[in-house]
Amino acid sequence: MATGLSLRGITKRFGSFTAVDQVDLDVRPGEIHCLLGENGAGKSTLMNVLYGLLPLDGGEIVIDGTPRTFGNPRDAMAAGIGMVHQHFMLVNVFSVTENLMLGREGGPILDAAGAKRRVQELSERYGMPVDPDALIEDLPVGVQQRVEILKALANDARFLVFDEPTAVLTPQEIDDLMRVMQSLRDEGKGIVFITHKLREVRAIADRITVMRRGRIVGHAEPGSSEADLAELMVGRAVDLRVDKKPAQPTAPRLRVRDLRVANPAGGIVVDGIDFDVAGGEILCVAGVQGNGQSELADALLGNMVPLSGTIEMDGVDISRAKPRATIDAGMGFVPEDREVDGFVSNFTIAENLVLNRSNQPPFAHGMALDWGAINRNAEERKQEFDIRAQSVGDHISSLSGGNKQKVILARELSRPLSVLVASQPTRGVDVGAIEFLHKRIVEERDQGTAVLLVSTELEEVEALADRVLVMYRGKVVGIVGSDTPRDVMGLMMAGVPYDEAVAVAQDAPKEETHG
Ligand SMILES: Nc1ncnc2c1ncn2[C@@H]1O[C@H](COP(=O)(O)OP(=O)(O)OP(=O)(O)O)[C@@H](O)[C@H]1O
Repeated sequence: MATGLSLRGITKRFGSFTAVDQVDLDVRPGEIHCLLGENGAGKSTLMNVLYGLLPLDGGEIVIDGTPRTFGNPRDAMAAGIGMVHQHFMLVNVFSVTENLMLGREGGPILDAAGAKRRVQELSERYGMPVDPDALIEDLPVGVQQRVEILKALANDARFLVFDEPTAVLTPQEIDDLMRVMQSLRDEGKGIVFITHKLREVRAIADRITVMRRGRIVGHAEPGSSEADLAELMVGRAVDLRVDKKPAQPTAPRLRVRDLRVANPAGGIVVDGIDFDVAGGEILCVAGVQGNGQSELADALLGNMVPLSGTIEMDGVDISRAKPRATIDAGMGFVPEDREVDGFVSNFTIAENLVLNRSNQPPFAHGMALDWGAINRNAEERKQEFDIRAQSVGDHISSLSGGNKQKVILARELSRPLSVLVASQPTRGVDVGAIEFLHKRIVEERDQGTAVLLVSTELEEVEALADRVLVMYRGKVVGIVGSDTPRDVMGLMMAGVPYDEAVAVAQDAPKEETHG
């Protein structure tokens, strides 16, 4: 009897739209099977069918030669399938152990001591250190993800689906996760790994399957180059590096002086920061996540009120302005967490595309909305940004993750701006869309906008930055050129000042780092 998981002829429709069209996919025990594909290709839908989250319209799921039907995730878990979601399904105010007790497919575990031992045993076995008594809300994202993995393992999952698990992780956390995935594979688990980061695919894949528009379009050899993988994904050659001329900076358009911001618990998270961003330049804020970058962006928009210091946009003090006022004054804003701050999920795509201008002509005249203008704008943006949607009248919640991100960028880049503040602008978007979005951000710069870009992706920083501001524990470690070597940048991200970092890097043996 064949062991393993087979998806045969899986079809999934939403209304008249076929999101997954007769897909065959095998997952063998002891392999990492990478599933690639452009935004909206149907990867998550296929996996949601496998995990019992969506009913299938055709085809079958076969485990160890036996066809199975899953009405819900509990059925899938009972059959040995686990899924690690990008937005974790954990209860924040519960401890690690309590979350594991809740997550049992056979009903809750009632023996707390036994559950705690199980956490310790699994976390040791797979090299995933976790404090069983810690509350989820106190844990960094990477550790919360470990808890999700432990939950699946506690259910004796034999097949594990990781749907874009690295999108929200720091480079160090990504390295840790890769090691965990490899040890799970070596223990005989079958893994499906969805990612848009081709370097990760090259590092870890045993097999690679590529989807496009709901179908499997091919398989690639594990050693394939990033360029070949990109071409197979989007169906054309992709420029993995944006071609950009040197910046022509004008006068500063964003001026920040001695800015201090506290988090809700009162801790100082931005600690006396000074910088300028000129019109016509891209200043990238680099740093390990959690060093004050998010709060800096929120304070610039007006989402957080600074304790002290000033923020000026085109000479006007906006330090205490509300978001609506900074947006109206010409700030474009791409939030770090699109699901929380990026859009209104029960609004349509068309409505979300004008959220920042819904009270202004041509979209509103007085109190009346002009639906003709709103819909025309939506059709144009859909075309221009290649937003894969059936209709601009659909709720934005029906879009795939990468297409939601494209809606936000399309909205923010479609009006004259003084300043663009963009956090992780290409999170979750495919390589083809990254090529386009990077070009658009550079065009925005070349039109004279001051661009502040927060990114934890060193490759993105290298591709886009004219200057790089490195943040560590709420302070500026230094502002350096974008040609600064990666190892020097890495040391600065750990708080080492530039001169010292250069001296240390010169003495250290060279090593490849994850971007
Ligand atoms: N609940 C839904 N209702 C209508 N359409 C949907 C629904 N869920 C997904 N779709 C559509 O199905 C298609 C496939 O989406 P899916 O999320 O599977 O793509 P994906 O390959 O995972 O993309 P990404 O890389 O952007 O995450 C998309 O066109 C999406 O708009």
